[in-house]
Amino acid sequence: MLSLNIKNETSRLKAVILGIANSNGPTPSIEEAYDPKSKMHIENGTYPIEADMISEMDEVAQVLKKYDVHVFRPQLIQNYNQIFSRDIGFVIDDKFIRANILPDREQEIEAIHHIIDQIDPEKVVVLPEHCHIEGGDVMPHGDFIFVGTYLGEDYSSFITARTNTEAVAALQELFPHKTVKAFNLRKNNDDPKENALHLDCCFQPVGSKYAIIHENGFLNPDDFNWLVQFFREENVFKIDKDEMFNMTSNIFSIAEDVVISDKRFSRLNQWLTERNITVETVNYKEIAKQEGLLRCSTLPLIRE
Ligand SMILES: NC(=O)NCCC[C@H](N)C(=O)O
Repeated sequence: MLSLNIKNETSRLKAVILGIANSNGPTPSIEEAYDPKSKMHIENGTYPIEADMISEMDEVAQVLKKYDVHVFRPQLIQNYNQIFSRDIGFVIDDKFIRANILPDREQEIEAIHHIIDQIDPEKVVVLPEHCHIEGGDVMPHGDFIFVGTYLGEDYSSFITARTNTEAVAALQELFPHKTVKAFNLRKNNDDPKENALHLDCCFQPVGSKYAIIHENGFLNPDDFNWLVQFFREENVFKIDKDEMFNMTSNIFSIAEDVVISDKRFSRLNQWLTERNITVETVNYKEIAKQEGLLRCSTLPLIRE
C-alpha cells in the first residue's frame, strides 16, 4: 500500500508520478487545442515534436533518480497527451483526490489506475461531477490549501477555467481543519500572456519561506497583496508577463533546498542559488509550448 503524505510544495519528495510524452498523437488542430499557448504554436507551425518532449522528460526522470525519488509513470494510451500528470488528481495529507478534469483530458486518469489501486480505497476521494477541479490549481500549504479558481458568471465560456467555486466549497468540507483560500485567476482563451491557466502558472511557494508570483495572473489585487504579505515582500520573486508566458513559476521542488528548474530561467535560478537552494536545470522549452512545465508534469504522492 502507498502511504500518501503531502502537506506542502517543498518537503523532501519520496514518490511522484511523472507524465509521459510517448505517443502524444499528431499535432492537434486549432479547434482541438485547449490552451492558448498550444494554439499559438499550432498556428505558427512550431508545435513541439514528440521526440524532443520525450528527451526533455527523460532529463527530469534522471534528476529524480539522482535524488532517490520513486518515480511512477502512467500507462501508455496511444495517440493521447499524457504529459501533465499534475492536473488529473492531487494528494492532500493522506488522501488522493481524483480531479474532475476538462472532458478533453478525461482518459488520462485511466492510465494511472495501477497506481491508485495501491492506495487504501478509503483514502481515495471522488468529488461530485459538478465540482470541476484540476491539480494545477491546488496547493496544500500547511494549515492552508491555496486554490486557483475563476468566479466570473461567464465561467463556462472559458476552456481555460478549470476549477469552479463548487469544488472550492467541496475541498473546504473535506478538510474542515484547514483554511481553503481561493484566488480568482485571469482567464483568456486566446492570449497566453493574459491567461493564468492554473494557479501554478502564476504562483508557487519555494524553499522554506519564498514564493514566485505574477501579479497580473490575479484578477483581484487583494488576492495578490494577500500573498505578498503572507510570504513577505522580501521573500517574493516577482515575474513579469514574459516570464509567466515562459512558465517561470512552474518549477518543481524536490526539497526545501533542491528544485528542478528550466535552463532558460537564469534570473530566477540565480535568485534561488543566492538563497542556498540547489538548482538542477533541465531543458524544458518544448514542453513549455503546451502551457505547462515542471510542476504541471509531476504529481507528488509522498513527501517527508
Ligand atoms: N498545471 C498546469 O498548468 N498544467 C498544464 C496543462 C496544460 C494543458 N495544455 C492544458 O491546457 O490542460
